[in-house]
Amino acid sequence: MLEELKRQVLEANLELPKKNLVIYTWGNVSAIDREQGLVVIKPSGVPYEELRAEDLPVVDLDGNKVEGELNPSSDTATHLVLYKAFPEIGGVVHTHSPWCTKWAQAGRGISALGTTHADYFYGEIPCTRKLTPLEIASEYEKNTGEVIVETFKDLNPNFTPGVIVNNHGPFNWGKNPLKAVENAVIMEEIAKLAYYTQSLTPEIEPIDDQLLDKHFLRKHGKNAYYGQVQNVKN
Ligand SMILES: O=C(CO)[C@@H](O)[C@H](O)COP(=O)(O)O
Repeated sequence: MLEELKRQVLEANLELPKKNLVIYTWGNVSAIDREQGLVVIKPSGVPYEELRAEDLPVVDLDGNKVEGELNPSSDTATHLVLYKAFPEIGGVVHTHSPWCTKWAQAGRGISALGTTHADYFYGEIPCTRKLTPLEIASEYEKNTGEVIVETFKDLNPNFTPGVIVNNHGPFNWGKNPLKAVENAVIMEEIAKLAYYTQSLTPEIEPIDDQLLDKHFLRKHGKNAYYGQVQNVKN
């Protein structure tokens, strides 16, 4: 079942240690088949070097396992909330990458301070509110997804393909699992740049809206023109 999607999910998961976003088993990537309403996701607690495409669990959008021996990622419920709320995404990634996790532990979003940020994220990368004790005690992973969706009530997830989850770490998404990982790699670099920029100039202001528009909109959306336009992806 879903052999090609499993191959893509394996490849995307293996990118995480290669790009220094994870150590040990600290992260997971999934992808969705929208027609069938099925999600392929990394199994929980399995080291990356032991992953095999044929072992990847398949779950439905209610979280029921429909194929595979191994337990799906402990973050599965968060991924499922995101697939249901953001209909255009095809892949989700969660890591504890060190620069984004610093912002998460500080409970801070990442302002758009320069064109490196603006090339990929249309404005601030938001940080969620903290979960309440009740939200942590009951359906924690589902509530993590819900608080992300709440944070995006006035934001376009295709133009801001990632979030900092307060006290926790980053989640990213994209049109497919490799694109989601690419967004995670870029967000990690942006988190590092922003940390040093704000250390140099603590009162720094975000870049002008005009510069933000110029850099983001030439690469994304219906009027994109950067590079070989047909290859530009959100
Ligand atoms: O946040 C956590 C654990 O606190 C997870 O993101 C793990 O880092 C990965 O969990 P599995 O996907 O292996 O269940």
